Amino acid sequence: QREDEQGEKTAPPSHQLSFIGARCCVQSNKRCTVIGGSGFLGRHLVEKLLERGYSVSVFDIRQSYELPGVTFYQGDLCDKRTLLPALQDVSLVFHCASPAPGSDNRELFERVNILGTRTVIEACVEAGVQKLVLTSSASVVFEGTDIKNGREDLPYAKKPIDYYTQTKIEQEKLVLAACDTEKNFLTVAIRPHGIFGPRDPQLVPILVDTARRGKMKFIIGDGTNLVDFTFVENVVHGHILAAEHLRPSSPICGKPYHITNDEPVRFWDFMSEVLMGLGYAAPRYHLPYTLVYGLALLLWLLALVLRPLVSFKPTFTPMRVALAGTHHYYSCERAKQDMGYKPVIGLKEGITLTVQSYPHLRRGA
Ligand SMILES: NC(=O)c1ccc[n+]([C@@H]2O[C@H](COP(=O)([O-])OP(=O)(O)OC[C@H]3O[C@@H](n4cnc5c(N)ncnc54)[C@H](O)[C@@H]3O)[C@@H](O)[C@H]2O)c1
Ligand SMILES: CC(C)CCC[C@@H](C)[C@H]1CC[C@H]2C3=C(CC[C@]12C)[C@@]1(C)CC[C@H](O)[C@@H](C(=O)O)[C@@H]1CC3
Repeated sequence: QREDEQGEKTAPPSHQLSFIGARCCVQSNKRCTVIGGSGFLGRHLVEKLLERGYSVSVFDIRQSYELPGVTFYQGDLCDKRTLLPALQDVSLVFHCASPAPGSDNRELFERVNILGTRTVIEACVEAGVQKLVLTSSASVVFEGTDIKNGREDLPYAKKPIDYYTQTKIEQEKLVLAACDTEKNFLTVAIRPHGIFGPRDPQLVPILVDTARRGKMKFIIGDGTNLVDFTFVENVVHGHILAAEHLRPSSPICGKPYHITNDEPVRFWDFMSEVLMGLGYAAPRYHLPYTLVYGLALLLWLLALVLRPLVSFKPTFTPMRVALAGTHHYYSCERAKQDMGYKPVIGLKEGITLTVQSYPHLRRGA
């Protein structure tokens, strides 16, 4: 392999041109694979990459859609043999696969987020991939207490609030530690927070489901806590900027970056706006935070003890209550400085686009 003017390895001339669907002449450094590309964020990322002239492959345990020009590889990322073919002749990999945060399955989180990420790194190195962009989470520093304008130098949570967070911390550490400029394997981690937008499978659907069951009448705490919610297109923008700034001399190598809408909003104002936009009533009655958190903890313990006999999933988990009743917003100054990040869609517009995209979740639909 040769090096281009940015110090990036380029594939031999026979690989420099490729015909993908109707597009042609895709440079080898614009060939990428999105691991987790069937998911909410992954699919938005795939669509934007195609728009920007990248040639895209998707590796995922499931195939949720078809798109002209996208090659799908189906498999478990923990299995290197199935993963390797999806990384051939690719210079850039985005890793945004993870089990759903709502699951309480410790074994699954450890296997996919920790062992699986180790496998992803090994496979990338083996296949000669030069850049790995990880989707981490701002929650890696969240312990259930207030974070106001948190910067990336906050320590990782010592007492992660759930298995999802615990394994996202280990995953991020693995990816950042693997950054090796000597070997020209460069890594970076993007830490989004509260992603929302069209096709989101959790935030809006869970909110609407809770409202339909008559449980969205209460505000947890005094309702003034500020939070970041990030429109999916801004998260995608942050990922692509990171990939395009990742070069051996760049300050972003081996570092984490918060990517948010940079518009902290009251948690309950955001929830109310989405609910009212879809025709539901906004929550009105206040409940003390400590009471609701205590109850959620009790329910979680009960669910754990009774698991062998009955299985039930409480709506108000300790994690959700903590997120609903505390401040958690983050500074994206570092992303602005190092890669010129600026949100492309404002919060208000993001909420409108999101609400419009869920006609089937409207009240009475
Ligand atoms: N949604 C949010 O608010 C949010 C916020 C911060 C960070 N993140 C991170 O963003 C990433 C994407 O999240 P999302 O909301 O799009 O989730 P998602 O569930 O929609 O997508 C995850 C994808 O990973 C795939 N996957 C899971 N296990 C796999 C395995 N073993 N092998 C291959 N593929 C597998 C799933 O099939 C799915 O398509 C995750 O890493 C998540 O931790 C999400
Ligand atoms: C039942 C109500 C009290 C709340 C209903 C809405 C919640 C389902 C969402 C509100 C904030 C969301 C959120 C996540 C999941 C869905 C909510 C709890 C994450 C935990 C998903 C995983 C991400 O990595 C977290 C992040 O750091 O961005 C999310 C934080 C916000």
